[in-house]
Amino acid sequence: MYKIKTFNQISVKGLERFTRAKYEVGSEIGNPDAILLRSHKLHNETLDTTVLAVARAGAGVNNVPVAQYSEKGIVVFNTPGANANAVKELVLAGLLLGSRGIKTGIDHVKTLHNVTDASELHKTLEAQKKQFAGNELMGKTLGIVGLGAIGSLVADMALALGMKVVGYDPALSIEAAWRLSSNVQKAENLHALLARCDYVSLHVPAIEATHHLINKEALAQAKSGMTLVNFARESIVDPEAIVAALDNTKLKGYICDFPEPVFYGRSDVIAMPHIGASTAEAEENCAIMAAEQIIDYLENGNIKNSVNFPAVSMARCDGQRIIFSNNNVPKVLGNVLSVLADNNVNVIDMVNKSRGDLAYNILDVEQMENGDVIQEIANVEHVKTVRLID
Ligand SMILES: NC(=O)C1=CN([C@@H]2O[C@H](COP(=O)(O)OP(=O)(O)OC[C@H]3O[C@@H](n4cnc5c(N)ncnc54)[C@H](O)[C@@H]3O)[C@@H](O)[C@H]2O)C=CC1
Ligand SMILES: O=C(O)C(=O)COP(=O)(O)O
Repeated sequence: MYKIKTFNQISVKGLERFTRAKYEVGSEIGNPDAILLRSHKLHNETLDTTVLAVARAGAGVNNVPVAQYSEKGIVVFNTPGANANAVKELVLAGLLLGSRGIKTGIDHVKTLHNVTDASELHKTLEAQKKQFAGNELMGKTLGIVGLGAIGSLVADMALALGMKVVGYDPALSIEAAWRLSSNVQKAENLHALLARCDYVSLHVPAIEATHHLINKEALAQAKSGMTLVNFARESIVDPEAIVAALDNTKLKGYICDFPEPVFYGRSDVIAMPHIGASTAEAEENCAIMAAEQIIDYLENGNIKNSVNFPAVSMARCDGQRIIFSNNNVPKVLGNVLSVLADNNVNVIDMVNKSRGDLAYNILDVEQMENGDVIQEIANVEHVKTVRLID
């Protein structure tokens, strides 16, 4: 029986992937084999030594201490692209909220609740509506910072709306580059992008390199009257710099998924409660993908969509499967194979891959007689984790 501990509300569609015959799943489970979560922060959680894998049902893994888990050989998964459409659609709402008097207009209508005569209400609103006029998105320039799963969808959407699109992504993967429309113009750097865009939407991960990417210096380069949209993370912007840029009208508005106390009471900030991925569809997609990745890892040792381990998968043979992870240094695989040879264990198939400081191996072997072989592999220098899967 495998045990899965959950944090946050995980879609039932994903939880259903764990069959009752093989899995116990719940938020109160002790000594879990894997953790399944959304945005819950794991940095202050004491992790049971039994944990083999952590799956983030979502994109951002800044709530998981990935480096610390890598040291322990814990595989961390995310679900790339599974909630990208949900975020893209909310970015569209963000762009519209930033360009039209939607929020102020709706708020104004609410203030007229004591006008009970319909024709008087209509007359009043017709006279006042000029206060809520805006601009169209068509023909304006949208800058997209980060052109991954979400950024590329936002680019397609903006092009379909008749916007010009400029992108910046110094770490663009080849796969993401293939996905990207050739109509997206490339900015040489962030400042060049900010200088020419009417709207800028942020779609980068929260990592050290992107901390306060949008700061005082960056905003000083921005085109006057720019609207900034942030459905990425709070740490990407310096909130004080945002407030200063709004005050001196460099920024026209800031539309985001991450409220901060300094934004309270400002009509030029529209802040939502981190709901970019909160759609039934995205929650299902993420939960199903995360659950399937955990299952394939626990039952077969296969790794797909990990943020710290290489992608490794091998079809099952008859016999037993040994999986082990190790520091990516010479001789470890050779020493493990010697352990097997010394114990007369025949290897049927194997795969070995590395990523950064970590290496990961799947070995399919004929049925073993000696139950101590796994412990002997665990004792090999630089081996981090080892597991036998029947
Ligand atoms: N508001 C919400 O509910 C949600 C927020 N997010 C946030 O959006 C982020 C992006 O998500 P995805 O597009 O799915 O991830 P992704 O990994 O597909 O794309 C991120 C892109 O950012 C690029 N990038 C990295 N550093 C950069 C830098 N310094 N400058 C410019 N580009 C850089 C990467 O090369 C990559 O192409 C997530 O990490 C998460 O923080 C994601 C989903 C939901
Ligand atoms: O996928 C992401 O990075 C998100 O920010 C979504 O967070 P959530 O799963 O809605 O708590």
